[in-house]
Amino acid sequence: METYDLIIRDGLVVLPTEVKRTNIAVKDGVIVEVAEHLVGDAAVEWRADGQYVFPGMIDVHVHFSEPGRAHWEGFETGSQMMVAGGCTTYFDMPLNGIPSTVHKEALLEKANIAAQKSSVDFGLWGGLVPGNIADLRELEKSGVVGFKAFLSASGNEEFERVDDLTLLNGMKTIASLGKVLALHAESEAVTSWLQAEKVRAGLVSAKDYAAARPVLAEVEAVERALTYAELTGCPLHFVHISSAAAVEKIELAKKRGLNVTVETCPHYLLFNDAAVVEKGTVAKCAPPLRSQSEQEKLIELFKAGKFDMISSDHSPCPYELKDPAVHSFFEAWGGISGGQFSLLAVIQLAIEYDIPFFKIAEMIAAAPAKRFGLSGVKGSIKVGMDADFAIVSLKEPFRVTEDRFFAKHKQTIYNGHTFPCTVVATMNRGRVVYHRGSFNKYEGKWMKNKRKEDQATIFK
Ligand SMILES: NC(=O)NC(NC(N)=O)C(=O)[O-]
Ligand SMILES: [Zn+2]
Ligand SMILES: [Zn+2]
Repeated sequence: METYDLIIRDGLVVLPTEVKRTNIAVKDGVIVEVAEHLVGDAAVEWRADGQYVFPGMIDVHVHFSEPGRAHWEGFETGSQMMVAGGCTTYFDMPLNGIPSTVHKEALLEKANIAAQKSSVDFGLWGGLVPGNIADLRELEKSGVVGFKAFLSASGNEEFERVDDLTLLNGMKTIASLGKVLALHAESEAVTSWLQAEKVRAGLVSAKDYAAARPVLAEVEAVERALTYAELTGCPLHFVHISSAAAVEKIELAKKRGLNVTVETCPHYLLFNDAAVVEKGTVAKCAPPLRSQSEQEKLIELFKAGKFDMISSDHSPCPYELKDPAVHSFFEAWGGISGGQFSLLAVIQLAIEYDIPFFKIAEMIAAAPAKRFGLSGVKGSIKVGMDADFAIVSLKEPFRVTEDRFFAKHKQTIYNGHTFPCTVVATMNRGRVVYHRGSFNKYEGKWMKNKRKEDQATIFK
């Protein structure tokens, strides 16, 4: 009789094109059988009756700020928070830590720290900033998942936004390396011009902040980036897109053959500008939370499958940096802290809008794996893939409270929110890293992006 390391029995397994009650067997961290009749023993027999087994989330967008600002989050608390939310691989952004991840030494230093502290597998982004084009090749060779640049000020003095020439040259180089460039797309000219006008007039409320970062600022930046991508052949990925008009531009570009993908974040789908009025700076982000009607349009696009993937953009900070007694809304740190809740949020939306779970699984796991060079290794529940699972119960709602949020700082827009589901357990390469509020120490592995052919193909 066959002996396995782990068998998950009788779960409702979210497979690539259907949900099916079946069993999964794991050996040496890899899925070796998915079968309705599975005979054999295992060191761990896990009963998942009535629970859903999702592929572990691959969250391509978090900021853990280590080294340099580990007091903002760090890999230890950051990764624990992610596994508590069913994430089995996250990609850390190249900014908010010191140094920024813009050369090989910074990348290797970060990788070394993460390998010691991360509870779960991870990938690392490299940055594109003015002056580092000569470093991109070494970053690529060392295994970055892709490159990231800001078209508007990042809010972080160690990570400069790209000027147009850097962007063109950077895109040309990144295209030649067969990699993807991720962009924070808001127009610097438009946002800084509008912000200066507001500040000069003493108008610094949450509403003024939103007015200084309008949908048009996003659309202008997206259009310019698409034009440059057409000129250079560079594959693009737009992070945290917050408007229907920007998605429309991206859709048109896809139709004319450009290699481009788009993500949005759960906060743009679950909340709108009313949350900023109600909750204050904890709900401040860039681009800002939009009007209710824009939110409704984004949900329609989400339902229609127009977002290739969903990421958290977990961007935490110590509370002092958002303290309204100290900082105006413009000055407060921008970023939503909520990496733990992305999978729960999309499952909530799937339930509310009747979206099949396998489509959700594609957005949170299969598509990010395919886009960033991990296909064939991670991203779906199939024989031969890493045994990365999020076990979810729809019978237990989850109310967010400070003691159930595992980020370093407990302030979050999600505080008090109740999800209709709970992450019961998370498994990374067959090991239980999280189970009902407790963690098992486990060394996450650096997932290097080696599969150039993934990025070279047009995505959809
Ligand atoms: N420096 C940041 O972490 N910025 C982040 N901040 C947000 N989204 O408000 C981001 O992704 O742009
Ligand atoms: Zn951003
Ligand atoms: Zn971000």
